[in-house]
Amino acid sequence: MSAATDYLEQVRADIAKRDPNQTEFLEAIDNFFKTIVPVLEKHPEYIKTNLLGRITEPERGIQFRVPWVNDNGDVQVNRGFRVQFNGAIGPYKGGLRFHPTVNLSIVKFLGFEQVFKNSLTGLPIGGGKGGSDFNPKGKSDAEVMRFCQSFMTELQRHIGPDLDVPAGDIGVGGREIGFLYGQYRRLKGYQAGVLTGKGLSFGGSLARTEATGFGLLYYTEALLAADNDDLNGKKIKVSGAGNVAIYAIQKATELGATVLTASDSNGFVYDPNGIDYKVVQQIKEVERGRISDYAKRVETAEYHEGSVWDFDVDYDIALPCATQNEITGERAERLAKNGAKVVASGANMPSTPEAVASYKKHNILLGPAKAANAGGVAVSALEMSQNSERLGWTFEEVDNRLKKIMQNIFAESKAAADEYDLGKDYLAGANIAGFNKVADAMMAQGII
Ligand SMILES: NC(=O)C1=CN([C@@H]2O[C@H](COP(=O)(O)OP(=O)(O)OC[C@H]3O[C@@H](n4cnc5c(N)ncnc54)[C@H](O)[C@@H]3O)[C@@H](O)[C@H]2O)C=CC1
Ligand SMILES: O=C(O)CCC(=O)C(=O)O
Repeated sequence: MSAATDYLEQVRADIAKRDPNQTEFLEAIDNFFKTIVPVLEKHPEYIKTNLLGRITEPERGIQFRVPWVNDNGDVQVNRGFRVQFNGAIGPYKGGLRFHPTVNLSIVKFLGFEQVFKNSLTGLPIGGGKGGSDFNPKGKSDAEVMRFCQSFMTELQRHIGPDLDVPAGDIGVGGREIGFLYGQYRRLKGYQAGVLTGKGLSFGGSLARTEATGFGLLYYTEALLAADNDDLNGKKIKVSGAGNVAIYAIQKATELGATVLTASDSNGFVYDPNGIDYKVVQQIKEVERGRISDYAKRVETAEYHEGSVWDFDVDYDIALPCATQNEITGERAERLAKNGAKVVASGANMPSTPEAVASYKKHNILLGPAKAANAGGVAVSALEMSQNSERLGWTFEEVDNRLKKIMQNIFAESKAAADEYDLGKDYLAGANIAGFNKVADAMMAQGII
């Protein structure tokens, strides 16, 4: 045991003592701590100043009541959250998730990951995350609007273009951001830079909708290129059928791969000829329907209930784009048997610790979420830049910048892995590269 491992164990024990029930948050901490031991060995000053004790405690957290009235006139109450995790390198930045499972543990795990992801983008943004246990599924537009208006009535006190800039995540897309922005503007006046993912007619950026999915494929391309390989002819399993999945399917197909699957929380579709992202987009984004409808429209597709990761088919690359912990240890073993060689994470923390161990055992390359899915928040930061200069860039301009940012994230993660002799452990590389910048900023700013 080194001083570094002793220290990390102590910090971990203190966190678990304070918040024993925050299982997702503790999982994110464990994934992170496993990889930064060599950095602490090189920088004893981080131990001396209890940097890890500080970096794992959010700077601020807000929990609030969100009352609203449904279409039947019944009064509903949901819980709202915003965790401002770390502002050392810029205003807090990160999405809002509306899903019945949202609680403080989930918001904290997402906020913690966001700190290092945002640092990796190379842009001046701190990390935050928020959301509510409100479920937009099955609600009318009017109900979603009333909920968003009530949510923003409280949140507006805590956000601002130089303070904290929320965006979308699961259950929060263009419709929700529009309602949230409208209520903010009503209460505080025009401030385009207070939210990102806005509509194009009121300050949104071209390519933000596509950014996380496109960025995931640019990252995957860079990871394959390091092994003299590319996406052409590859077979890919995608999970999810939302914002990230749809544009991941589009870009993967454009780059010559065949995407075999897409899924939602009920089941998945399999099409050996390749999933058509436009059909998924129509069903999920326009009609707000179920992925099972895909098989009713595309003859070559089959619909199956259950998880896409429990379905056996030969493929090369897994792109989990649904939610946390969707790939368990058992599913990772199955993924290895099916011949997959790469897992690039569109979703946040989609692999359990057992799954990550299984990838290592089978020499499967892992593109970790904080690197592979950073394209969304990167383009959000570009949206903030455009809002500040009151200009809008072309799609090509934003897309080119996104591609460079993703290539750079891979290069920096690889360089950090090389520096510490970690081989192709790009999870450790991303954690270290993301951590370095936040650590430098915190050390320079005193005990904060
Ligand atoms: N939207 C963004 O810009 C970014 C999103 N992410 C992450 O990507 C993932 C997907 O987010 P979005 O596509 O934005 O959300 P979305 O709401 O557009 O789509 C989510 C998809 O995942 C499925 N899903 C949700 N919970 C599930 C569950 N328990 N089991 C199986 N499927 C489930 C839904 O049916 C839907 O198809 C999340 O982990 C999110 O945190 C990461 C970076 C940026
Ligand atoms: O665009 C953003 O600010 C946030 C995106 C996000 O929530 C994420 O990266 O997980």
